Amino acid sequence: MVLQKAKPRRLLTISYLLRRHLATRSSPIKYASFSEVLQLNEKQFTGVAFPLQEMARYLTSSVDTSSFQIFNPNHNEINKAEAFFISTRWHPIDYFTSAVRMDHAPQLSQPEVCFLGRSNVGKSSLIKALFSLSPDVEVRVSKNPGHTKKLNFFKVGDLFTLVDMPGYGYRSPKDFAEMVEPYLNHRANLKRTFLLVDGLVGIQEMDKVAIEMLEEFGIPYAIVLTKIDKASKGVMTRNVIQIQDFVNKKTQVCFPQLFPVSSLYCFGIHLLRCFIAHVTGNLPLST
Ligand SMILES: Nc1nc2c(ncn2[C@@H]2O[C@H](COP(=O)(O)OP(=O)(O)OP(=O)(O)O)[C@@H](O)[C@H]2O)c(=O)[nH]1
Ligand SMILES: [Mg+2]
Repeated sequence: MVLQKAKPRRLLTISYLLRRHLATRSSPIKYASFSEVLQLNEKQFTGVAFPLQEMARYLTSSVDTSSFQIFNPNHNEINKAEAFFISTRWHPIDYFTSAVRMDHAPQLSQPEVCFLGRSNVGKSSLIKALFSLSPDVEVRVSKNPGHTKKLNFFKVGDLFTLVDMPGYGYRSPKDFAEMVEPYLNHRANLKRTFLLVDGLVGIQEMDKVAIEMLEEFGIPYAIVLTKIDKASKGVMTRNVIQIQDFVNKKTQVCFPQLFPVSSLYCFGIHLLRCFIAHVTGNLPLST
């Protein structure tokens, strides 16, 4: 019997099913779920769930840590927020579309948050970690800077949208400014911008340019410190003190509390899910 050649459409379906299968099979990140974090002892729990509070233990009393717990949800609120990041038939989470110009951006009325930062700082990885309880959602990350070339929209049911952006700096798309600035300035449903800063090196000159722009246009933003698993305690605390000081003295529209994260180990991810649910108006807090 002669086997018939598979039709291209069928091949596409097979490759799609295979990718889906592999995505579901890949082991979820340890501590992706808050219930796993709750099993840890107190010190480990604080390190994973509230990394900034854990760092406060290593700071001398001369450092002002008053802004470290401004956003301090309880366990119940963290659990509620987590449920929003789990894709179901009734609450599907998925990549929606991409845009290379503001006028190509989808008309969505639901609240939106976006992720901005230098190329390779970990924007796409952070979105992947936020969606780690929904492994079918495909978020592309790469060790090569300049990987994300478009504004990528991910819909979280009809509750809110996360927008992954190209990075600035090394190998950023040449039309970066024309793509990103109009989006930040004119997106009516944009509720918060997350500015990602590399936890190993702290705020760089290019980050200062981005901060100046956000400040000048009065776009509310919060600073996320990435890759904290890679930095030693000494480097981390130095960078935290430096950035916290910079935020207190030089910024007006920056949220005063930093969000340190590791997307590989899910440190700080539960708190960030909760903050996103809150700023998009989906989670009123008790305090
Ligand atoms: N150790 C560690 N590596 C990370 C973390 N987050 C991202 N990375 C790595 O950093 C590299 C860049 O990650 P991406 O998420 O693609 O970075 P990006 O900011 O989206 O980069 P562009 O799209 O090029 O702007 C990848 O090799 C990631 O595995 C983290 O929390 N810890
Ligand atoms: Mg990217």
